[in-house]
Amino acid sequence: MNTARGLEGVVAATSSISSIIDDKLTYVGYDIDDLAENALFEEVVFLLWHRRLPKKQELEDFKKLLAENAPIPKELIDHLKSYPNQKVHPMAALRTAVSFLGLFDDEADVFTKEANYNKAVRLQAKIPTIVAAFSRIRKGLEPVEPRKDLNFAANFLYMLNGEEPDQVAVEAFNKALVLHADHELNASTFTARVCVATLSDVYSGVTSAISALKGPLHGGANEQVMKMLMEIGSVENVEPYIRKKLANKEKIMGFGHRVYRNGDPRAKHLKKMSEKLTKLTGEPKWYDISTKIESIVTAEKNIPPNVDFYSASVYHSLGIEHDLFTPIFAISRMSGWLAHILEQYENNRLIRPRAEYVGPGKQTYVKLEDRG
Ligand SMILES: CC(=O)SCCNC(=O)CCNC(=O)[C@H](O)C(C)(C)COP(=O)(O)OP(=O)(O)OC[C@H]1O[C@@H](n2cnc3c(N)ncnc32)[C@H](O)[C@@H]1OP(=O)(O)O
Ligand SMILES: O=C([O-])CC(=O)C(=O)O
Repeated sequence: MNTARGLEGVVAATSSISSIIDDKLTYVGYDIDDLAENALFEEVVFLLWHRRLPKKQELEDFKKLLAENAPIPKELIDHLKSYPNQKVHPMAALRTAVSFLGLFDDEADVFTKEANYNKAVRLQAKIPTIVAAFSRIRKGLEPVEPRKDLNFAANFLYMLNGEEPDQVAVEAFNKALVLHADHELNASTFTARVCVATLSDVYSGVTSAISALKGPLHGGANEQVMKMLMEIGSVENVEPYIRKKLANKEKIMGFGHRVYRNGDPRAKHLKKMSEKLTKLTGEPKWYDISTKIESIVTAEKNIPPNVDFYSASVYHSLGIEHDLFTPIFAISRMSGWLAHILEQYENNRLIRPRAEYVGPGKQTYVKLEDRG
């Protein structure tokens, strides 16, 4: 049997959503660099779900559809209030809340194309409301109702802080959402596809995906990057801290990638944003510490930063709590998960690989009373 550890290099599906070829990332054929510079997140969600860019009126209608679907049921708010909030990680809260939300969807187990699309709209629209509500509830504050006149990025920041964000913050957050929206068969997307390929429902698919994103080798890395930056604390401390980690063969969070070997094309955008935002907030040290880490890790190991590395100092500069970094990734990646779930349903076959057995050979069963 051929085994590829961690399924490295294995092509496990065909997809027309996003591609990584020669270290270039495209969504439906559009270069990520063009989308990052120009597109609204809602436009990218439409692109991923419809495989074409929306026309002007279509985008307006789609933005309206998402905004109208943003409120969450009162039962879910009460449910979030019932968590022992100070102890619960927001990704665990999100995983539970999204699953809980499915209980209130009359179409949860309706499998028509239309019902599945409607669920996708509801999930994409409501995920920022859930993350923001949880963040406020755990601080003893009431959730802020979503507004219909704000775009997706602005609405999330508004619901989080209770005040309208400035244009710089909205543009930066929108760009971060665009950059994280989809990434071919990454671990969480693959998880979603495996789940729904059993013909399980959309809510089950995204709940599984959130669970996979949570781990620090995947989406959970962005929170760990910020933890590392805080531990380092100053540019002078970078050298001893990183060299010690490398000497101990520890991984540096936010570096390395299974597919990109010569660099993640998303990282340069986040690096630029990090430089700008850390200066604007009067805390350039987070950018300076980050670039110093990058210079050591690339010189010593030739491993470049991934999407999670500079996103940490970007989100920190936007005043976002560090344990919300991965839920924010989930808000964006929800669009990709849903695109892949809908694509999987379109041309479904159960996903069931094989394992090469490496355990003991034939054994003789010994009755319990004779085992000593
Ligand atoms: C959105 C995302 O999911 S992006 C990835 C986010 N995850 C992280 O940032 C966590 C840190 N990075 C990693 O753990 C890895 O690079 C992964 C999980 C992303 C990719 O892993 P793999 O493709 O399995 O690479 P693997 O772990 O085999 O690494 C290959 C070699 O590079 C080294 N390496 C890889 N990443 C790192 C790192 N971040 N720091 C130090 N060394 C590293 C490994 O130790 C290994 O070295 P060796 O051959 O001497 O044993
Ligand atoms: O593709 C991967 O393995 C991880 C990643 O960068 C992402 O999910 O954005």
